[in-house]
Amino acid sequence: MIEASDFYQKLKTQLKEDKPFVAYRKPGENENKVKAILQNNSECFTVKDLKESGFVFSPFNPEDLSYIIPFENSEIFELDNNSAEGIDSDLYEYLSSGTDFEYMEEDQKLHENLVQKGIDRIRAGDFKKVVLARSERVQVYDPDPIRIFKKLLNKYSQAFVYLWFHPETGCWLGATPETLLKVERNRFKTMALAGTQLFKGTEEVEWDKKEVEEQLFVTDYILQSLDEIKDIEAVNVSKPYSAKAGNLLHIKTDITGSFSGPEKMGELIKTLHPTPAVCGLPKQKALQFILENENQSREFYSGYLGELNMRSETKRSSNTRNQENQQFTSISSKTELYVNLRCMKLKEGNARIYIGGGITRDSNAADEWMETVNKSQTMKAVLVK
Ligand SMILES: C=C(O[C@@H]1C=C(C(=O)O)C=C[C@H]1O)C(=O)O
Repeated sequence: MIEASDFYQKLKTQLKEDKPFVAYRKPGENENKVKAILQNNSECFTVKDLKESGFVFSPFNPEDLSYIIPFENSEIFELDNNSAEGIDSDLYEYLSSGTDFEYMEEDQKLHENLVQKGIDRIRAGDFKKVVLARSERVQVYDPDPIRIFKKLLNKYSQAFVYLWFHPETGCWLGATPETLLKVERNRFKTMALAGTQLFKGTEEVEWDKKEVEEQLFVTDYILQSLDEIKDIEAVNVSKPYSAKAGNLLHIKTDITGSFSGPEKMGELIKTLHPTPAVCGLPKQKALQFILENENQSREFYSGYLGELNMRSETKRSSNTRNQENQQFTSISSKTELYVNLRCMKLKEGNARIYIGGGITRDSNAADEWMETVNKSQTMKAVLVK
């Protein structure tokens, strides 16, 4: 088992040598492990057919290149017992201490105009939903990516927290609440996540019609897409419920099912990404609107990242009497992909934070601005002193 200081030293060396790596922790209590995948050369690997095996980093625009750190070209380290301290208490204080938004007047105007344009196009019948995003440059108090990563780990135990570096993409960090797809053997899991309000101490909250409808669009789209893929079976859908993510609450529906064989997975990923949680409905029209109208390129924000076709070994003990205590190992392939939200790109001592929100016909531009301000706190909370 590796010591924490050696673990982080390895990341530092990798950064200095300009070689690709990723460090991450999965959400949940049983996932108290920080993993690092360090590419052992400087080659640039990209994804061709999603049959590759490695850690992928995919952009929002499905036409753009997806990068991968292949497992076979890497060293993998795991750090145990990372202290996942309680989250959010100081974040909540930070939020209520009142932030000065005045300097963002220009940004606000720009974003509200964009949102209004989206609303107008929805009301004109061009599409039903579009997710519109902006980016914000934040001067960073301490620009060391490894220290920021540690802060994210401490703050957000329920998120997928990562630090990704690649010479072709630069340095990205995030703490995302959203799973794109998990696959193990022939079982898969995904989720519909949308609708946002500030967390004020309880998950027992009311949701207004606009948020409920916006989230339902996502669930319906996912179910319809699954329906269109041959050989997908036994789809289970949970009731929508409130789920906490940092200082926010979202509406979430869990969706699980199975398919005939692993070759379906690539098709499933391509159908799901980008979901209406980050793009809109119908997908192509919303995507086109985003690409033509947003005031920045999203790059990897609202793309996806995670383990693709990772071989995993499960040790099981046999209970048969005459084979007492016998263990056998079954090997399977696992995929675990997350949507790249609540993220930032670090560059020359500055962070660029990306934030967006879903727009429907009942949206209000000023409220949507506030929603992005609230969402930006997830990253800002680890950048301020
Ligand atoms: C687009 C973002 O988040 C997505 C949009 C949400 C919304 O519109 O309410 C909620 C959760 C995410 O699916 C983001 O965080 O930038």
